[in-house]
Amino acid sequence: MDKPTPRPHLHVYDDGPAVARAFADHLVEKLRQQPEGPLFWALSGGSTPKLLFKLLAEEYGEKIDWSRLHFFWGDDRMVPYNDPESNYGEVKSLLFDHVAVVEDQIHPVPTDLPAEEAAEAYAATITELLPQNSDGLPIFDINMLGMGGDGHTASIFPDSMELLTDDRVCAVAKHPESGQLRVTLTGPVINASDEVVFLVTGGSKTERVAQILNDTPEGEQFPAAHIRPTSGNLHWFMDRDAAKEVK
Ligand SMILES: O=C(O)[C@H](O)[C@@H](O)[C@H](O)[C@H](O)COP(=O)(O)O
Repeated sequence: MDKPTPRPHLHVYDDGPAVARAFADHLVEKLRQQPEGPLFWALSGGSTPKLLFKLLAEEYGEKIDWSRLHFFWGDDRMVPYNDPESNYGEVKSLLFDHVAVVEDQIHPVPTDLPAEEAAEAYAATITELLPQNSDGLPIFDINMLGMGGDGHTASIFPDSMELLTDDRVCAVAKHPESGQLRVTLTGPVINASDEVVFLVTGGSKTERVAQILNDTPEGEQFPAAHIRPTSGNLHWFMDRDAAKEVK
């Protein structure tokens, strides 16, 4: 029989900047609790992470031992790194250019390759560098995620639910409206993370968040509802607007 899934830990703050600050403090605390060794962090795109990267650069340059952090992406768009759509490019300009990160520990999706090759190459990099669980899946220490208004997370969209059970580490995804190609971690890899943290803000997410976190049957059609790490360490950091209808 399956073990019952533990409830996610819900954290609600006033607004986006407060959510970003709470995550930054969470990261500091995590590094304090695990005082040695690398911390493998999967980053995401999205509006709240943008606030987070800026805040980290402005106020956490000295509070974090950057040499312990190894950076990966839960998903990225198949565009050059200097394109405004690049999740890596965004973190570079907002954060990496301003703090003492170790260049060799930054691992963006190789978006100069054709999409399928990029997904395979990225999976190989992750498999080589990360510790693995007993199922051979890589273990991220923190997997930071957003949720789109359509319930997608990373680049797993509602029209590609099969990526939630795909047995590869990474796969190619297509944005359902724009057709933009992306590389994304698959569901089993996200769920093998030691900790998953959603950052979700804004009134446009209220209904979706409630459907998912109130365990409604409709919630099940959204990829974000299927992120339930086996570690049980699932956190949703939200602002008041996003969390308004959570019971
Ligand atoms: O690159 C991406 O598109 C993301 O990684 C994506 O999954 C994002 O996190 C959500 O779309 C939420 O984005 P917002 O926080 O901007 O709503």
